[in-house]
Amino acid sequence: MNALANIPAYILCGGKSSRMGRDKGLVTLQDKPIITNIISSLEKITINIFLVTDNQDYLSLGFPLLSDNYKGRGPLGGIQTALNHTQTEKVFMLSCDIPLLTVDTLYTLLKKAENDTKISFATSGKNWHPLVGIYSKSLLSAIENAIENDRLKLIDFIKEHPYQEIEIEDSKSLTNINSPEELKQLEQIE
Ligand SMILES: Nc1nc2c(ncn2[C@@H]2O[C@H](COP(=O)(O)OP(=O)(O)OP(=O)(O)O)[C@@H](O)[C@H]2O)c(=O)[nH]1
Repeated sequence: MNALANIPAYILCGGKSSRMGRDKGLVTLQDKPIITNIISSLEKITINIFLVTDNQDYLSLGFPLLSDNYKGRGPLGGIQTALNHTQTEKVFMLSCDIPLLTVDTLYTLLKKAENDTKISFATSGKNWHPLVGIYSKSLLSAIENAIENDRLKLIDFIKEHPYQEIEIEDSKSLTNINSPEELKQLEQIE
């Protein structure tokens, strides 16, 4: 069966949000938590959506929460939790701070992801968006090894494995929001 059929999606919602000062996925844009737009796009593709976080405030969104197996280890820790949980060969891996994500971007990833590549992710020119991507469960032990050896930089991890960049024409859909200033700018545009 195609590894991308019935693909589940995991949204990473943990971390410190130190630049935002409060939990990033739950800050609001046009009166809605920014994560809700990501979920709306994902729902057109899959019914299996999981939020990887210890923050119980996300329960109100109505999706299962997964607690990190390795605490405080950054995005790689969240990815480990997702890959350990899934029964499928591939998963969508997304950050919670990309409020303009469109279903077209998700379809482009699905259409172009190569079966034998372990990490396929969105790019816009030279900018990498590794947390708008499709990851293979077969990375699990390498991720655990990296975490246990304190090699926590996701970009460094990716460069050590077969990866595929997928150029997304609609770069706006990859906009990510890390601070109140960036949120304010977006409010003015939207
Ligand atoms: N589950 C999980 N998700 C994480 C963790 N650290 C970061 N994330 C998520 O990974 C994505 C990218 O996070 P970053 O922006 O690099 O880091 P951050 O800690 O959220 O924010 P800063 O403190 O401002 O750097 C976001 O969706 C975060 O919610 C973690 O330890 N566990």
